[in-house]
Amino acid sequence: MMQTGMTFNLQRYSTHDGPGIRTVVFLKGCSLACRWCQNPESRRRQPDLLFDSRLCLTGCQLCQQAGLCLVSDAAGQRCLSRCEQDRPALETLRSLCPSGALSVVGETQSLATVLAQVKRDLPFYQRSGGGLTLSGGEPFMQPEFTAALLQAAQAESISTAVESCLHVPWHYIAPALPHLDLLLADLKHLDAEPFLHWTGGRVEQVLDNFRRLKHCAVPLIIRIPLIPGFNADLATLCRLFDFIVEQTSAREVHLLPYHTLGQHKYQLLGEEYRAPGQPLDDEALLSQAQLQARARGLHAVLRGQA
Ligand SMILES: C[S@@+](CC[C@H](N)C(=O)[O-])C[C@H]1O[C@@H](n2cnc3c(N)ncnc32)[C@H](O)[C@@H]1O
Ligand code: SF4
Ligand code: SF4
Repeated sequence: MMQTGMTFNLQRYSTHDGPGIRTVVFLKGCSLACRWCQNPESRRRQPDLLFDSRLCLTGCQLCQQAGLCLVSDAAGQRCLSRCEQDRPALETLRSLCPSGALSVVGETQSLATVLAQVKRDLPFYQRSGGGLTLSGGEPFMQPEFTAALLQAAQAESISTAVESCLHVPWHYIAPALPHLDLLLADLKHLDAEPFLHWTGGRVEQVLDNFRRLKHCAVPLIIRIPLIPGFNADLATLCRLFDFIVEQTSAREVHLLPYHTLGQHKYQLLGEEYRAPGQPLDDEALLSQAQLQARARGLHAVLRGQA
């Protein structure tokens, strides 16, 4: 049977998602809804509709004729109706809008199609020590496709990596592990209440997966997004470092200061942004956190620098 997956982006020449030069394939669907997520269009497993009112040619009416309802928000700006019944099947809108104001994000692709795109940069991977990275969304939420794509890439001598929040059942992760050269996994918090409030998920599932991974051979790098009001304080970060040292196999940690680069996409989706309005701007905290991680024997990387 032909394997298919739901992707929403493919990014070539990335240098931030594992070693060397990489192609990042973004898979749609996530089991968390982090308030700060830079890719809110990745969360739903189905395609999403984005609307940019600044690009809309108001007189054209093509989308209304196809059955889409545009309404006015409190500021008088045109926006998508939140009512799903006011939307036609998204496939009818995919290439309808002449100005690019409407875009449909997410498409079903065969494994062969994705692999062919990844293979275009084989010479770069070989020279730089790079390869394929699966991100999202949450790659392990499409477990069969993820495992099969990693296996197919390795069969082409392409090194593989996955970026994951680990908020999935263990049996979604395990089949991919034999085909994985590097796992980049987020550790966001240790406590159930703030984790639930900020992400909508169950922290124990994540922590349990970290403990299980300790007995697996796959190399692990842990990433911590530093989010003001959630985990960006030294006491919380030190507890995370202690957990990493005591309960995981990772000895490298990447600190990711909160940014707001994805904020505008919430508006395009017609959703409210519920994370802080300003990026993290606390150099003292970042350098203290790096020192504390190092004091525990961790290789701590901040903005690509150890
Ligand atoms: C979009 S996620 C996709 C992979 C997976 N779902 C995860 O959370 O690890 C990729 C990385 O971006 C980070 N990230 C997402 N939003 C961010 C933000 N606003 N500021 C800093 N890092 C962010 C995540 O913590 C994660 O390490
Ligand atoms: S089809 Fe595009 S440009 Fe035309 S009204 Fe709809 S959103 Fe605006
Ligand atoms: S787990 Fe990753 S993709 Fe999912 S909502 Fe959080 S940051 Fe976004």
